[in-house]
Amino acid sequence: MTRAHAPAVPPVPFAKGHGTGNDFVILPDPDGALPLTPAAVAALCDRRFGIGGDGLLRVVRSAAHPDAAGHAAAAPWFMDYWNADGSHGETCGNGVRTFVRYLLDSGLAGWPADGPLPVATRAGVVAVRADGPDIAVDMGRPRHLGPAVATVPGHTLAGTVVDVGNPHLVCPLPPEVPLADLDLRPLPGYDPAVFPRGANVEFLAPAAPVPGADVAVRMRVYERGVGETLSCGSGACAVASVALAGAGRTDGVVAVDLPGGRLTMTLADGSCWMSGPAVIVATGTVPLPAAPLPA
Ligand SMILES: N[C@@H](CCC[C@H](N)C(=O)O)C(=O)O
Repeated sequence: MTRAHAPAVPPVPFAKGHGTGNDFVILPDPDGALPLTPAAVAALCDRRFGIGGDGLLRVVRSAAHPDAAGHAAAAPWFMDYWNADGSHGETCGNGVRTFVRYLLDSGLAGWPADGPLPVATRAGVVAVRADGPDIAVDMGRPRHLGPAVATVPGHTLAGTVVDVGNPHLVCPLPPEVPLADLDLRPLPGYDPAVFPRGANVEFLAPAAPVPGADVAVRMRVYERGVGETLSCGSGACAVASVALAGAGRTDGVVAVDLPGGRLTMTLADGSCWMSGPAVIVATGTVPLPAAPLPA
């Protein structure tokens, strides 16, 4: 069956980038003029029929977007983040780092001489800085909100509810459950009363010691609105915070190894700085998919 579509608007510029394999379609739209819809986002993020991505980052001036206009004085640029299914997430750690790489590469922004670069998100303004060749973002101190349980095929796992601006459920694995064996194809089960807006669900296991890190862990994640991804920055903040708590600490450096690479987390002084690579891999133009016409 074919679906009727309104005519697509003329091709628009895009870029494709990723942070530790968490990949994004990037749409520059400084004036907030693109008629972006959930259906268009899902079509662009489709890995077979679109460009493909875990999410989409619209690059828009804060002053030009109703969700960020209040931040315009503090942060000129707004990361309008969308999950691959067309839903919004409040924030995205790898997304912010990739967003800033795009701002730098495209010349839309440079590093301020006097401090970090502020970026507006739906969870507030975050500070971003260079870390050698990498990009680091302060996601703010994760808040632990109590215990909860996740279910995956064959396992019921105890965890901690963590707020990083977006919702997370972090489950340290018991020694008899190998991280690699978890089946993360279906959505993990959790109590919808605890997570009325859904949850990103992380699983962590110890890793071999890493020089310079107080704690080292491995993690996998099932992201809300996406599925299993190779990396999740806000999830790595939540995991680092829970891993430190498990070691009897609140502050320290945590090496988090994800399927897409390593993120280095530094928790101190009310901050959670997350550092790692962020790259732009392609640019081009794409017709913006139009919304299907009503049946
Ligand atoms: N991959 C992101 C998180 C993206 C948002 C998440 N799926 C949600 O819905 O909260 C990250 O790097 O933080």
